[in-house]
Amino acid sequence: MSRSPSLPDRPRLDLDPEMSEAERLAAIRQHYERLVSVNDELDERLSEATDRQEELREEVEKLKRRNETLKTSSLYLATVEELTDDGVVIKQHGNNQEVLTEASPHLDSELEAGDRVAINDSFAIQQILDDETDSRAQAMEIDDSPEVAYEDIGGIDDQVREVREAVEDPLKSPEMFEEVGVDPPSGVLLYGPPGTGKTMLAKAVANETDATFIKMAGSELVRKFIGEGSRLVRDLFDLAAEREPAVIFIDEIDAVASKRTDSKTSGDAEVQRTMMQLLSEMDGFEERGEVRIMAATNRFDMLDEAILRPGRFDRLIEVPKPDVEGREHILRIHTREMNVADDVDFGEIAASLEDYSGADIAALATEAGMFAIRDGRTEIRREDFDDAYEKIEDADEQTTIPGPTTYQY
Ligand SMILES: Nc1ncnc2c1ncn2[C@@H]1O[C@H](COP(=O)(O)OP(=O)(O)OP(=O)(O)O)[C@@H](O)[C@H]1O
Repeated sequence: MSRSPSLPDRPRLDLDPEMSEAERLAAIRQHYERLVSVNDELDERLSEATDRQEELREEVEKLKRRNETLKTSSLYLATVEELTDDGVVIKQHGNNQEVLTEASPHLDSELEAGDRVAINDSFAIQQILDDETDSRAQAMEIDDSPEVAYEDIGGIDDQVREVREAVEDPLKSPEMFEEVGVDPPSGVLLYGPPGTGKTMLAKAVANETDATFIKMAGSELVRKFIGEGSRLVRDLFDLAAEREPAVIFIDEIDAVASKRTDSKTSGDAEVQRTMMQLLSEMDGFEERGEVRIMAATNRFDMLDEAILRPGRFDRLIEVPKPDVEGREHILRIHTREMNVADDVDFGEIAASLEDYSGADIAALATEAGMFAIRDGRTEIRREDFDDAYEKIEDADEQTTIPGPTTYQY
């Protein structure tokens, strides 16, 4: 705020007793003229201040009115798609219509593509919603461009091919399916032990198709309050429709889609409601555009068959632990960026890793690197892999950190 200029000095009247009558009169007259001029100056300042006060009052009134309109009129939700020279392209939630619009001047510099915003009746952007406002973001992991590529996944080539056929092809060339006259699978269920690359597969296919990856853990859907779980399911599908093309990935789907138990506790009823909502979203799924749905479970045996019916999760892909060749491939992937001595025989190491999952092999590679660092070396040797193996096996016995997992499913 600028400071106002200092006030004029107060004029002083100096009368010398030596002065003649005429001189005194002249001095008094001069003093009077100075007083008048200071007075004029002060008057002018006062009138300027009054004008400014009036201006500020008008501004306050304007802001108050705007605030009232913001508070009373309903605003609609939209997502910023693109900032162009001609304005801001937004996509409305609900009807998915794209609109070219503008933002209030005070928001202009802050807007970014991907922001959730509130718009008024004439589509003008009124507010940027922060993540707190977006409660959905808290339960979901949203990744506009996941970094996993197919080359990062080892030992499950058949599964990669099947996922590409079932998810990537319908997203990339829907017209092929139309022309041939077959419906692409509605949902793809990946099942198998933990740490075998199910999440990686879903991320890689989203990456390949430039789709937004939206992950929700089934356990997140099991909520305390009635209706919360089914609301989240609705939100999940709405969000995917807003962000299409999108890949929805529900991990641990068994948490909401287990076989019905006989117990009639209210918690079970709530889980049932959440599952029913999931089924109804999947049944009305066709009109949702470029959205594919994938899910994963380690407990295939627990699943309620209702979710496996045609039109729901109708493509089942088993993702097992890797065989010896797969293990070698995964080991090579995870040591790609590491400085490994030339004489390390990955085939031999892989042969000793019976029952290791991809995640176990990733942990082994990192651990081997740590042993080299602890030894003050920058090159990883065979002995580091042996030490890492021993450490993981020991830990597995004591179950302090998860080692290779033997899993029944
Ligand atoms: N087939 C694989 N190829 C390469 N790395 C793998 C593979 N499987 C697992 N990994 C490694 O293990 C990590 C965890 O894998 P991922 O999350 O995909 O497993 P998941 O099958 O989804 O496990 P969960 O059932 O526990 O969710 C990956 O980030 C990767 O480092």
